[in-house]
Amino acid sequence: MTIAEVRLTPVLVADAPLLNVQGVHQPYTPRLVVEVVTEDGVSGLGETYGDRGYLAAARPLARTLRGRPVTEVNGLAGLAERVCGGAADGAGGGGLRGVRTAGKLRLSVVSAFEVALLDALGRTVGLPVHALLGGKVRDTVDYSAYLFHRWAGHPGGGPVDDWGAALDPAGIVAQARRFVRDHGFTSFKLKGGVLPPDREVAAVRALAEAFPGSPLRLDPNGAWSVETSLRVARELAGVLEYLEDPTDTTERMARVAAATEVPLATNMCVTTFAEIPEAFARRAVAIVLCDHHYWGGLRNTQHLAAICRTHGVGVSMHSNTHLGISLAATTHVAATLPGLDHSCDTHYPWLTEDVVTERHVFTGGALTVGDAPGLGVDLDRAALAALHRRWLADDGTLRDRDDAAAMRAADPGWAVPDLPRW
Ligand SMILES: O=C([O-])C(=O)C[C@H](O)[C@@H](O)C(=O)[O-]
Ligand SMILES: [Mg+2]
Repeated sequence: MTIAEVRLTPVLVADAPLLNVQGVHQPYTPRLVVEVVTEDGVSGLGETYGDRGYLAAARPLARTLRGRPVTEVNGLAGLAERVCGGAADGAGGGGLRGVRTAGKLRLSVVSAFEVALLDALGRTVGLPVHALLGGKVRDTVDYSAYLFHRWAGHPGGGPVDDWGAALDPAGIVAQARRFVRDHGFTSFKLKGGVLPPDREVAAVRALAEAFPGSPLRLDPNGAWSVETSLRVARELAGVLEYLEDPTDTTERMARVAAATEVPLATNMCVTTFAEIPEAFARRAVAIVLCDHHYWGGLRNTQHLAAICRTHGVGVSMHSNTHLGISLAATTHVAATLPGLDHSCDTHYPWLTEDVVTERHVFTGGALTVGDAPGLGVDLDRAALAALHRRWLADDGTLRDRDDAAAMRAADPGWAVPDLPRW
């Protein structure tokens, strides 16, 4: 069970022209695949954000792990603190990922190594990752359809898909119907912050009409003022399951939360343990959307869930563009959380490329929690090599996710809007 080798493979993955408050998704998005190989030849897989800062922090950690046992999961964060350096830059993603600290960047790297160690350990002892985390409490994990306003194609060229544009309520409902047809989703999240709030309210109303009784969320990534957030909350009261990051600081979220019955969720103002005390004391959020990358892995996700339970705060899962390795990891940890009352986010259905040999398949909007050893996914080495070649061939333009830069291909004067935008 000794680690003989750690392989880091940065990749660029085709993405769709999805719009958000910052701009538009780049045609290709960076991810980092981590593979830990033991002296017995067992491989474990992990995955995290791939922007340059994560890669720079991952390299020394990978070197340090050689010769250590795969069971040293609890020591990873301390090791990373010693060897990864204290840089917070190169984290990519603009303002979409909440606070940007060196510690959070490090934990995002640690998460990939933690998952890879658990995968290798599970494969060695013949147990699924959820069993290593204490065992599953459900056999399936529900996911929600992640709807976006979008263009038909990337403004500067890039991969083409057959979704077409969705820039009004009818387009969003059509997109949702395709998600239901292809994956069976029964709840829907609309990415907001793109169009003036009234038009996004209209899209949510159209969804409510098309899918009566289905849980609906709206997430403008902090684009609105307190007043706008409260107006939207009034207009969509009784329609929304929750409103996600309507405004952009704990202080403003607390003011909104105090004046509406609509529950507020976040993956922006609570993304680290350090942000919990103030946010929970001020009752700023009712649901924390965990992203196991930000929080430092699957065991920290369980710790977060326990803290949320203690404070009567709900928990669910956030997603950024990710591959099948991270989707497997999310599914394993989600299966172990007793209080998971909301379906998890995933960008996965938008992806046309993956590095695992078999794509995940949603049935009724859910994934089955596998019992195969480890994560239960295998690396498609040819696919990984092809996506890595794309990363090598890039001149550096796409190696950090920058939705505002991608937007400038359509609108040369575009800058990330000052928040609140509306
Ligand atoms: O729930 C969220 O805030 C996200 O998923 C953040 C993402 O970066 C999303 O806005 C996106 O990919 O455009
Ligand atoms: Mg969000």
